[in-house]
Amino acid sequence: MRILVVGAGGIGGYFGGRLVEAGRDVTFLVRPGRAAKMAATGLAIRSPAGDADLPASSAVTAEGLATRGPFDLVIVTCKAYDLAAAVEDFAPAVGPRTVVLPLLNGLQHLDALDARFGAGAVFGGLCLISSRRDEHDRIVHLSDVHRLTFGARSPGQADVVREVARAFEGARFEAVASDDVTLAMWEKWVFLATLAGVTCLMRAAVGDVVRAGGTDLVTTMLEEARAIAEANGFAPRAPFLQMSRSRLVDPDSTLTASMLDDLERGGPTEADHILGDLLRRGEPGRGATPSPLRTALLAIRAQENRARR
Ligand SMILES: NC(=O)C1=CN([C@@H]2O[C@H](COP(=O)(O)OP(=O)(O)OC[C@H]3O[C@@H](n4cnc5c(N)ncnc54)[C@H](OP(=O)(O)O)[C@@H]3O)[C@@H](O)[C@H]2O)C=CC1
Ligand SMILES: CC(C)(CO)C(=O)C(=O)O
Repeated sequence: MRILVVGAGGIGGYFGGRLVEAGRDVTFLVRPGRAAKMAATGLAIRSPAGDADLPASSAVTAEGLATRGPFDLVIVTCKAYDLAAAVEDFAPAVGPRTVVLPLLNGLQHLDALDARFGAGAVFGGLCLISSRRDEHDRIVHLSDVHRLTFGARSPGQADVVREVARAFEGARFEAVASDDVTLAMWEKWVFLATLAGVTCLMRAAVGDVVRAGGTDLVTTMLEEARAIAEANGFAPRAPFLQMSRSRLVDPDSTLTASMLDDLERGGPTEADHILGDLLRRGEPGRGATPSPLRTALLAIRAQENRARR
């Protein structure tokens, strides 16, 4: 299976690198700056699951992709705010039998991918991991969780799910083929919207907020996000909610959302994709009230405006 990984940042570098390590046929689509660095230093992963130093593996820029023909699987790992440009860049790699597997947080990207490639070509996907690119361009995996969940969004995709599962077999991450990937994506979204909302609004880890007396803020945001998911027909399952609650109100937790890193760097964030889109899917009129999630969205937008200014 010829695999194209779009982006070699926190998650693309990690999961793509693990596939290279397992001997799969992987090409990275990267932008020129990253291409030069990868050519010079290869791809390094630092992880509690085991480090990897991969040689200058096959990386191409958009220009070089045109002659490569269609790939079997395209794993999309850019940020939501880069998606439109990335789609144009990787479109030449998508042929009539190509499967596109996005791992972005949220759900809005599915609309853009469906519109461009047809819903039949687009899988559902998400990942549970904390990985970042450090100042030496190494991929640093920050916990022992590295789960990639994927699955069919329509019955016609079931056979291909098995092929993709075989391609992931033996790679050093937990690959989960989900029977209800859209629900799994909603659940992750509910968790992440709460985590991003709380940690970006308070500019602190969840444990810091809880120890400051903010448990009610966390649980109110979680309930707001949960209710929107339920109103859209994707009520999170009880074990998932239990796990989310216990992680989000843990006074010792140093967990923050990757969105807080973006905010603190003064760069763009995925706030509109994660919080704005969720709120738009809430009950009509609800977005007009200053709910906790909306307050967080406004705080992040204001900081983005300030950084741009
Ligand atoms: N990091 C994490 O722990 C997790 C992240 N996620 C989600 O995964 C997605 C990606 O996040 P993350 O990996 O952290 O982001 P990063 O910023 O670390 O990586 C994104 C990569 O995409 C690249 N990229 C952007 N546009 C293009 C393009 N046109 N062609 C090729 N490459 C491109 C960027 O390139 P360049 O280097 O040139 O900027 C960058 O290397 C987000 O939706 C995030 O919410 C989900 C779970 C956990
Ligand atoms: C919640 C977490 C850390 C898990 O993967 C994440 O997706 C993010 O911070 O972007």
